[in-house]
Amino acid sequence: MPFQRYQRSGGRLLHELTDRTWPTKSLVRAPIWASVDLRDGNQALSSPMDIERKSRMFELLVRMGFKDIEVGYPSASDADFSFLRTLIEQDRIPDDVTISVFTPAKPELIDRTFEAIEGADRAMVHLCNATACLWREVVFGMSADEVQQMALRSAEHIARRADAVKGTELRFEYSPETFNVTEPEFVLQVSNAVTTLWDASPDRPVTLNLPTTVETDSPNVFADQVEWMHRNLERRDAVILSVHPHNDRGTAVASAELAVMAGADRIEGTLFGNGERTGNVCLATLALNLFSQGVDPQLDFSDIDEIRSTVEFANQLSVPPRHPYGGDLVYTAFSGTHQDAIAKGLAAVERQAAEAGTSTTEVPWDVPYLPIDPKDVGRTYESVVRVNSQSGKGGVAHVLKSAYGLDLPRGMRVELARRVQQVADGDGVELTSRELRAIFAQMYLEFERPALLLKEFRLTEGKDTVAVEALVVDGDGREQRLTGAGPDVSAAYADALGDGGLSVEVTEVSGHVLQDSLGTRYAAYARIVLDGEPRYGAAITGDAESARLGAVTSAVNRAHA
Ligand SMILES: CC(=O)SCCNC(=O)CCNC(=O)[C@H](O)C(C)(C)COP(=O)(O)OP(=O)(O)OC[C@H]1O[C@@H](n2cnc3c(N)ncnc32)[C@H](O)[C@@H]1OP(=O)(O)O
Ligand SMILES: CC(C)C(=O)C(=O)O
Ligand SMILES: [Mg+2]
Repeated sequence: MPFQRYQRSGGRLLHELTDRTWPTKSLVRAPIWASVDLRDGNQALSSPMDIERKSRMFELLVRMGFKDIEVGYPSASDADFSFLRTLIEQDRIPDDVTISVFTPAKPELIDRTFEAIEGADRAMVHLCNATACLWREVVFGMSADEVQQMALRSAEHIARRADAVKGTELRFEYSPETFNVTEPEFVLQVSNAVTTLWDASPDRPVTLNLPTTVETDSPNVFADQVEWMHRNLERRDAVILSVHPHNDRGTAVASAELAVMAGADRIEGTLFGNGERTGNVCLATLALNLFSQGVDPQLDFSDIDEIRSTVEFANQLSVPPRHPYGGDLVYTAFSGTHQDAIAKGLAAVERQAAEAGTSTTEVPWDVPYLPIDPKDVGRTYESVVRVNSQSGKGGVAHVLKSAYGLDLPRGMRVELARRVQQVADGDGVELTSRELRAIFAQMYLEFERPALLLKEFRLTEGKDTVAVEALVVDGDGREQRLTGAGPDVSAAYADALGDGGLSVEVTEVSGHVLQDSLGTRYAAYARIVLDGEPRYGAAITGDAESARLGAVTSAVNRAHA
């Protein structure tokens, strides 16, 4: 690999800013969120959004609670211009939302931008030009001073146009594009010059947006750059300090989080991180990271699947299955030990809620391997644990319990999981809850040629004992009437089976009510020792007694299966 072709970038402040404060800060409140899905996200699509796709995205952003929405680059295309006109003319911008429109530093494009926002109640005009040396020399063919003059001429043009606008509350944003690779003193000088020209004041602040247009350095370097700007900016109280991370190194989320610790007030990004190359920073990840730490994210992600499907429709790009918080597989555990831990954690939360006499949403969330409760973003528990050849008893038991209400005893879980693993290994695929239920039924409920069939029984309750009279049929179709007695029904039945020549000891019986599509039934599970060998059996019937006897019968049949 020709690594010598590449040079270190940025990072100068890393050696100079020795008294940085951001490492000791933490995130305690949500920043101002600004969505750039409709501009930066849109400009990165092979098929940019039409009006229908833009509308669906805009309405979603409004519903989620975004107050700051960049709706497009209206001087660049008719689609962006028309969309903006539609929003304004159809009065579709809520009173608490400010739309923002992007313009490069070109007078004719600035004029067209002002035409586009005519009649809006509020709008932010966003001016941008690159400031870094490579762009100055290669893209513009200008000196640093000429680039600063280009920014100032455009800022002045915008201020002049704004003075002539009636009835629209106007705000300004300036982005020194390529901020992260620009000499700090130069970018500070241009930023101060623009905010001064726009006369930024605390009651009419200017948004200064610092992009990592192409992310080049580790997030600590960006944090130093932001802290240095935060400390050295003139009119800091009249500036909303914003950041706009891209994800070229895959660290946009970390860059944004550290930037807020370093003094940024606002973050520009997109839902699920669509954007040029590797994307803009993902606002869903940032907001839900805060949520998972007990901080109000100020955005509504309670139906993340609906958000995702609208974003996928608008962008015509799919969200990968492992994408934080929103991917298909992010609340799913396949591996046995994770499934076991999740099932135990969920049960502990339920127990804690029951003990406190409250609902599970009222007790702290503390479940191994799940940073947030999937239900809080509209996902279900059923999708949490899925079973394949990597799964163990915990996962199998969890799926049968959550999907079918079957609460198997531990030993039976082990036996069933062994069989499930054989099937999963053989097929090499994931098993659905239906398939698991079918394996359970094949093992314990359905016997093609049962060695023992309990046809009828009658119980007589004594003071300390129960007596049973049972009509059973053996594997050859022979009927036998047996009697027995014991401290409970299953012991009495074992005693009766002994009467018929079967030496059965019942060592464990459990059961529970089962509510399913067939109504209220009873499930029972039994462990017996037959001819010195332990066996498990189960039965599901209309009442507790027949289920318990059925479970013992099933265990006998397992011995002959
Ligand atoms: C980092 C960002 O995301 S910035 C936003 C980028 N977004 C987009 O580019 C999407 C929409 N863009 C477009 O539709 C087109 O590029 C247009 C309509 C804006 C301009 O098209 P054209 O006039 O054909 O120019 P083209 O895109 O080929 O080249 C860009 C020109 O603008 C200049 N330029 C680039 N950025 C800026 C800027 N911020 N301000 C002023 N001029 C700029 C370039 O130097 C180049 O100038 P040149 O023609 O003198 O060499
Ligand atoms: C326009 C600016 C903010 C931008 O999108 C970038 O630099 O990435
Ligand atoms: Mg960008």
